[in-house]
Amino acid sequence: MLQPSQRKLLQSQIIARTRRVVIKVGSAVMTTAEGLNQAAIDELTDTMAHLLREGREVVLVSSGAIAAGFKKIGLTAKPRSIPQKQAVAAIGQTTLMQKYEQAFARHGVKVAQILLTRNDLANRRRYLNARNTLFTLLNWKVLPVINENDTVVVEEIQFGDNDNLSALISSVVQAGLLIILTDIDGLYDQDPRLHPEAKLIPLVEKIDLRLERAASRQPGIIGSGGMFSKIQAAKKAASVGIPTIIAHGLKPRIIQRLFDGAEEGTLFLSPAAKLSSRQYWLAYTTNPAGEIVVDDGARQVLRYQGKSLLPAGIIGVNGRFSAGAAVRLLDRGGEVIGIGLSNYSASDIACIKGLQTCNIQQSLGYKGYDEVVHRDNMVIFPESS
Ligand SMILES: Nc1ncnc2c1ncn2[C@@H]1O[C@H](COP(=O)(O)OP(=O)(O)O)[C@@H](O)[C@H]1O
Ligand SMILES: N[C@@H](CCC(=O)OP(=O)(O)O)C(=O)O
Repeated sequence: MLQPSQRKLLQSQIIARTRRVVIKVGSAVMTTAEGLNQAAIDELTDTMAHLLREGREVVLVSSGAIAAGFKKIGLTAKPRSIPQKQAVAAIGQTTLMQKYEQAFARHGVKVAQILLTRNDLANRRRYLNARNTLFTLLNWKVLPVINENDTVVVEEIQFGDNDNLSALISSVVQAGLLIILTDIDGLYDQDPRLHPEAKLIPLVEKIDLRLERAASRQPGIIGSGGMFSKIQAAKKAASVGIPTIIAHGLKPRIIQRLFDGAEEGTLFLSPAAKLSSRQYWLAYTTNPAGEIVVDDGARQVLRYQGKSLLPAGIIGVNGRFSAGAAVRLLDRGGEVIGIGLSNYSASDIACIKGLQTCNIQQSLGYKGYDEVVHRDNMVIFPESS
């Protein structure tokens, strides 16, 4: 097991190979009681411009639209109803971008706004399109500023919080590091609001259940996902080989100091074994439309032998979906073992489940594929610890 004393060296190696960084700034950093936090915006943009001058590329994922919007129209608290939240996000997003545009202009840096919903990235073609746009902007030395498209988003297509969105963006642009800035020093071993004796964890080698339990879902007054969504984001980034630092975004020159080697916040390492970006897309970006339940034998070969899913191993199908849809693969106990793209519709799977491959034709009157989910279109999750 790694000791916290090894952090300095590990961090310096990560920084040395990070040419491209994704920085996520939470509402808790971006806002004060009066509205957007101008001092924080100036400070953060100064240090991001410094990274650009060093030859690095920066992609910014910034919250703050809702907080800016409700304060701008004189509401005293974040609205609760969805239409009101969407309306204030529309009001606040322009202010947010205006502030970034002005702050980066002081350094001669141009910015571009990208607003995304989960659906934009769940479709592989749109995902690749978004990726091309991001790389074009980076080639042009324009700094992308990304936020969830709150104004049109509905629950089913919501990322829900910018932490998870920032992990996905890190995978899309193959960042060397994800930095999540919030209003607290990093991950504590317990929710520090309830346990004043809680201790900061400087280094995390692997996110386990104990850490997930430590991170509360309850955000601060203005935030959305709490520490829990930050841990989920770090876990997702790690699965694709990207380390994450969660740090205090209101500390002076925090970004620059992290790059200079300051041991601030919590560093989450990424294990050597990692998902390809296609597997990441399958695992975290698609919106599964249904479920296929597999028997114990299929569970074993999917999990440990890298095989495709054949009709013979299927014992059930839930939901209505067409061929090509993303589906969850469940074992008979209901545990999600993976996600894959189905070659057959739910109704066809109901007919061919349990059959030998040679009987597909007879059952359906046609035979498209031997496999219901091909290995190349599947990602299997590690067993829960
Ligand atoms: N184990 C924990 N360690 C650190 N912070 C925690 C923990 N559990 C809950 N939190 C809370 O999470 C908050 C940050 O989440 P959130 O309000 O969503 O911020 P942001 O707007 O930056 O996304 C902190 O203010 C802190 O009180
Ligand atoms: N998209 C929203 C922020 C959503 C969100 O994730 O907020 P936070 O948890 O503060 O990063 C906004 O711009 O207000």
